[in-house]
Amino acid sequence: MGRFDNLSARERIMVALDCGPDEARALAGKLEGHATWLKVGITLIYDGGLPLVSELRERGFKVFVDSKFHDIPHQVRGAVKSAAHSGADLVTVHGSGSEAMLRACHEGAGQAQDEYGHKPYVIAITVLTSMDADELAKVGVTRPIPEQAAALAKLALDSGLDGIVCSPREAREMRELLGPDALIVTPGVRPAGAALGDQSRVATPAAAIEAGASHIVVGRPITQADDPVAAFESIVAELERA
Ligand SMILES: O=C(O)c1cc(=O)[nH]c(=O)n1[C@@H]1O[C@H](COP(=O)(O)O)[C@@H](O)[C@H]1O
Repeated sequence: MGRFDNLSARERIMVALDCGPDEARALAGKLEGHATWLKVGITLIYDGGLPLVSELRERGFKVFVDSKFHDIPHQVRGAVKSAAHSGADLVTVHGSGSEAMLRACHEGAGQAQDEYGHKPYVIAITVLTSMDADELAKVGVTRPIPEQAAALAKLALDSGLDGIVCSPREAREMRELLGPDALIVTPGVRPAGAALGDQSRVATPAAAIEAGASHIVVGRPITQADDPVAAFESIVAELERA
């Protein structure tokens, strides 16, 4: 039995608030009482959205700070600690940034626990869900995407991280590789018939969870819907039916 096996459907959905702070607050207001996790990413953070991290936590949400750190070990160690101080429950780092960098992120989370009594999950991005094999080759990685994702996932867990971000298409292999307790977070999730936008390696919410994801990230299909709560609830219903 893995540590995320008993989550309810609504605890598995992370809603990406990729917008400005006013819109993010309005969406959070609508999703209160429905969603568990909200994701604060770089569009929101660099538009004055950092205070929302503690604000959303105070309103009872769990906050995924999608920081996507990728820097020298000294910097990321401090950055993870700082994000924890801001109230992040989960932060991301690029898995390709080296073993030393991943270990430093793990250390930063430990230091946050010691100093602030709050330790966020730290998870590593493997291969962005917007990328296909051609895009990956252009940045010098010619092995197949599943192999690259598996190598980075193993490095992340061996460096002390809590889990990974990958496409739902790789989730089954990742679950087999990483075992029952790893956080496996899959963006690139689209309800049947929804627009793909810039996503490339996608699956439906139910298929992602069935393949082994512990959580799914959904942005535009919820946030740009005429009725975001109805869109959220229809994904909950889809997961509960599966
Ligand atoms: O780290 C992420 O959350 C992430 C990793 C990845 O490989 N692909 C990816 O789309 N994301 C994030 O997941 C969200 C997807 O949003 P939508 O495509 O609107 O559902 C965005 O906030 C992305 O930043």
